[in-house]
Amino acid sequence: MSTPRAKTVLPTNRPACIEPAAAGGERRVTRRTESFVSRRRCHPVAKPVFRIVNEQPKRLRLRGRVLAHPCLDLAYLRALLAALSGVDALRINKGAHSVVVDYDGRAATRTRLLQALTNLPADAFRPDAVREQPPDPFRAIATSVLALATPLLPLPLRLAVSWTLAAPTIAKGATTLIEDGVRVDVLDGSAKLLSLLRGDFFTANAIGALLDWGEYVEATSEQRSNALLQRLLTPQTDTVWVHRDGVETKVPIAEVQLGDTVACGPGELIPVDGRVSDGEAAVDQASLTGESLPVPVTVGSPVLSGSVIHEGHIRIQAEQVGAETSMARINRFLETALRSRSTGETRSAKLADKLVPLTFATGLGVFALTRDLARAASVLTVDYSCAIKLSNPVAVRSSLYAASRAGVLFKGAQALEDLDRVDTLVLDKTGTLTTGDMQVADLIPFGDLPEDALLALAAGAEEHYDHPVARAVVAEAAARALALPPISQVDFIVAHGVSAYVDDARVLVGSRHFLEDDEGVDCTAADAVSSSLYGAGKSVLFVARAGRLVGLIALRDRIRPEAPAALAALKALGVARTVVLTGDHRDAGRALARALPMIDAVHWELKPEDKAGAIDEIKAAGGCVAFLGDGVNDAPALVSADVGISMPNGADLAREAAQVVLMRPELDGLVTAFATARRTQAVLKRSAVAAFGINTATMGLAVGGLLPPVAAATIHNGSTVGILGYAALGGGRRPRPALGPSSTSATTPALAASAPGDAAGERSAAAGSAQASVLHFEPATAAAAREPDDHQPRPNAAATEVRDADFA
Ligand SMILES: Nc1ncnc2c1ncn2[C@@H]1O[C@H](COP(=O)(O)OP(=O)(O)OP(=O)(O)O)[C@@H](O)[C@H]1O
Ligand SMILES: [Zn+2]
Repeated sequence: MSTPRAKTVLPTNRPACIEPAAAGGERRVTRRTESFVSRRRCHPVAKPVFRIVNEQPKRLRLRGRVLAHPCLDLAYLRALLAALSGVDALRINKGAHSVVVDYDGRAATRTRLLQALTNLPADAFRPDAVREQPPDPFRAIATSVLALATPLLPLPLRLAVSWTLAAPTIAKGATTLIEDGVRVDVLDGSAKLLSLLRGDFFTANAIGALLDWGEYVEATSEQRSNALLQRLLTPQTDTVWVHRDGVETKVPIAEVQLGDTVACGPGELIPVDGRVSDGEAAVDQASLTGESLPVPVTVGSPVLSGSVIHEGHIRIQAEQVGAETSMARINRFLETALRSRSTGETRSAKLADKLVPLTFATGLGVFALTRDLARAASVLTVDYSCAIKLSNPVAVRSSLYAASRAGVLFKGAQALEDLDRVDTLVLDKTGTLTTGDMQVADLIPFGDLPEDALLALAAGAEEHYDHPVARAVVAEAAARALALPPISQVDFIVAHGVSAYVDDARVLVGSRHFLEDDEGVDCTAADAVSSSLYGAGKSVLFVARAGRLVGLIALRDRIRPEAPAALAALKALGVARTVVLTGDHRDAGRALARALPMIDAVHWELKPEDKAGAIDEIKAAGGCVAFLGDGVNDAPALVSADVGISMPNGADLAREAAQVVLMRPELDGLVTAFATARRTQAVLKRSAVAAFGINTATMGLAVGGLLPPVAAATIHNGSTVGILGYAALGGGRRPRPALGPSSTSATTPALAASAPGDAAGERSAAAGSAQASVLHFEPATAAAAREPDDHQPRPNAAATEVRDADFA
């Protein structure tokens, strides 16, 4: 913790037009020092004690004194708990030291919840988060009072006060002129100087006061970003595999110690900084270095926490562990999010900069022609850049903040801007449109294998795989208290399944395509039973031992209850097409399409590269694509899409590849993300139009000699503050997912419940296309491209028609 966190909130490109005077600068430094000092006085409670005071099947009420700890960042705690999968809602009452959690009632969730509470990360305790004072309007008020009092002061005092107040601005303007050329400081300095030279002290002081108010508004918006910092991103990995005394054990990340050996496999986030001690892998370091190609590592290579294993397995000797590395990651995310400027922002800032010399030249020209100092001063008070340059980051940050409060993290301004252009939403199925919380529905052994033995075999192979399918199988085995067989040489084949050795026999668990086409296992014996399972909307795993099919495992998944309403809301937000890409079987894809008529197209049995390819096709046809996925195999698609969005319980790689991260699995977050992006761009557009309009009008009046300098300055600064306020409020309005009443009345469509009576007919209809078939796919047309400001529901007749033809 060598760097005080407050560092990250200092804006990188402090807008020149309201550069704080020397005093303001000093105040900032003091604030930083204070927070640093108090941080050191804050003692985090690493293992707080919680007592369960009330327990119901799906609700826990706990009491813990730590909740009243003065440094505890409640927002962080809330985010931490809300990010646990299975947690539905929570209420923290600081005064009563109590927290009430509604969850899914599963024992695993309960355990994770208790673990999270009793192992609070050091990050949860942040003195600066709590103590930071709101910006102080004192200076602005004082200079305003002085400005208003100016005419009343006796002349010598008036002179002294006015020149003292103006000196820093004038000096700053002069330095800027010499060092950087004509910038906004130069306008401010010369407007003040001209007013003083004319003996118009009131105007000079009024301009100063207006500038101070501008600074106050900016500091307020800065503080909002600070609050944003506290909330963003909660730890993503809570447990890691540690290799000790020849065995791998899963331990909470907080228990990893220096010198421990950590084992990581595909899709996993490397939790420590260290060196590879065993194995080989391709490591994705995009989030650290910006390098998008995976880097190969082998024994002896250094690896950094925050990188993600793309392929392969490695063991890492930990050299840096704990809060330091994870904090570094969090800080990095925050800094990128808040400092990154979008291309649009850069463009308008450049334009605004170009207008400054123009204003300056106009002022000089007016003076040369009219010899009227007042007129020239009026012109110089007008500058376009303030409102435009400031309203942009203010609106964006407020939006990022508001969105994060609603559980949506944007990786920065560019993500907001890009998402606003999106007209086609592509989703995968498992874990996004469905809960991904799969359950084993049926065990169908072939031959003499008992059900439990079939399950144990599969669970043994799946044990270390973080995939919804694997979790379901392992959980069922655990529920039946089965002993898993010892396995060796485990191989995870993304989008296919698992292969492992049990007692010298090779066991395969996975899709039919994997066993039949890739591994040559004859699966025809399963034809009848598998098609009835698919017909019932279930997913089917095939299990083989020693080259022979030994059984099927049917899995049940549920469509998210809010899915129909969310898809409808997205249509209303201008998402013209919704396309589903799934790795699952054709019939599973079709069952989904029937259950969710809002879906325009479904592609099935896709491998990860195919998903990326399908997205490229849509893009090539002129569509602007957002992809929502979870899971490691979605990374290529996330990268291919114009905007990648990942679910909170997705594999780590998916998160790293995404520009938007949903902190809660509900699809409301997706609606929030789109609504935020649309609204932010609309706010930006209106702010820019207002700034150009008002300033141009003021400039015209000033040139015509119709506005005295103080009036020009008031209009200019007043409108700037007004536009900033609009940007802050408009951008920061808490997004409210526009899910209509249908979201509450909609029953949760179980995939199984939507089993069609005409399944056989459907299958024969698509019998021609064997693999990677496409149910219906029509590239987004150019006509679907939308104006960024057009938020009207878009009639989607063509797609609906084709859909009807396909699905009826
Ligand atoms: N760990 C695994 N164990 C067994 N089978 C697996 C495993 N991983 C993938 N499969 C099989 O491969 C298929 C495709 O997997 P993939 O992960 O691409 O799809 P998915 O994530 O289940 O579906 P979607 O892409 O719609 O989210 C699965 O339907 C399953 O049959
Ligand atoms: Zn294959």
